Amino acid sequence: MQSTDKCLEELGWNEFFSDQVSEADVGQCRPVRVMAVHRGKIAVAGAGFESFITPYITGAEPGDDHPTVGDWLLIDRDTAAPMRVLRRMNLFKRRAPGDPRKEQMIAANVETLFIVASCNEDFSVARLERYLVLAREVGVDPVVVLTKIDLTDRLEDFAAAARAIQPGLDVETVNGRDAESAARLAGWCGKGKTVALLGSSGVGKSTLVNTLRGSDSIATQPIRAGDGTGRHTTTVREMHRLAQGGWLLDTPGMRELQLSDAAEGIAEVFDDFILVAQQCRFSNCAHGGEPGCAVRAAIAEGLLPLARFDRWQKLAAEDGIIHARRTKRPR
Ligand SMILES: Nc1nc2c(ncn2[C@@H]2O[C@H](COP(=O)(O)OP(=O)(O)OP(=O)(O)O)[C@@H](O)[C@H]2O)c(=O)[nH]1
Ligand SMILES: [Zn+2]
Repeated sequence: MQSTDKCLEELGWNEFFSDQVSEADVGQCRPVRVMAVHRGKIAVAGAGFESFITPYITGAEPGDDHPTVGDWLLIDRDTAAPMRVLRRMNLFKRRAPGDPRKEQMIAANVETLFIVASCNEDFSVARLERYLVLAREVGVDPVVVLTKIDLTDRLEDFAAAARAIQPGLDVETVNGRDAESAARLAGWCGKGKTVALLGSSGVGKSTLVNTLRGSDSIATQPIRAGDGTGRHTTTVREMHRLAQGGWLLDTPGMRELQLSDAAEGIAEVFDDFILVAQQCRFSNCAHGGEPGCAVRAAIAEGLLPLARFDRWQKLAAEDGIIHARRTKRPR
């Protein structure tokens, strides 16, 4: 199928999706994007088409994909019944609360992940690294967005700490309440582009969303005095239209995202350590004081930072524990 339909392109349609649609499909189905998920219903939009439809695909097996926010879906032209979820560019998911073996889908087909952190006592390199691992694992381009620059006189320190995490990492600094300042992010928010936000409570995600949308439709709450954190103010699960023509996915589930099976993401974000570890005498070196450990040697020589080593080990251990828990069979 040709990917020239303007209306679809504005919704994020591109060759990755059009390549999956045959001429026969086009005769019977229309592609639509899942704009919102409600209980038992999804809101979809296509070329000159908007509707609330059932999310259930007739004849789907239990293990089959079912639609989540951001998905592209083929629906029957006549009945609007969902026929098939198109293969995703990427998918955010999390372990289901209460059952670590089950997964819940959060959002699909995101081009850019804004990893939001504020320039105050809440700023944490460990947390940024964790979100970065997640971005690498999911396969979405990360941009670190540092907010509240109007409240600090140490902006360069915060920015330098973020940039030091990975060479080439995009780091932008904004006052989320100011449209001119937030315009730095416009490049990622253009027509048909989909972005998502990740960041802890109170860092200014909703504020940023409102500014980028050019409206004030998500309620923001004043920060709690004293502890530098805010309360959750976002409750809907949907795509928001941005003033620049892009789409923003801001769902509550994104906030509880945790690492799972993230070995590859960890290896990417900590590739400086992975590279040196290849020189360790033992291929399964745990870098805990074994003879011939290149990682320990590099730390001792001041070539690798000990604090970053500790964060790497902690993330790897956590991922290992989660992985073990997930793969353990129920008795
Ligand atoms: N001065 C200043 N205040 C900001 C900035 N960004 C956000 N705030 C304020 O910080 C508080 C928290 O912002 P929110 O946008 O609600 O934070 P959030 O990340 O969406 O929080 P949750 O919904 O709890 O996840 C609000 O009072 C905002 O007005 C900024 O860049 N500068
Ligand atoms: Zn070692």
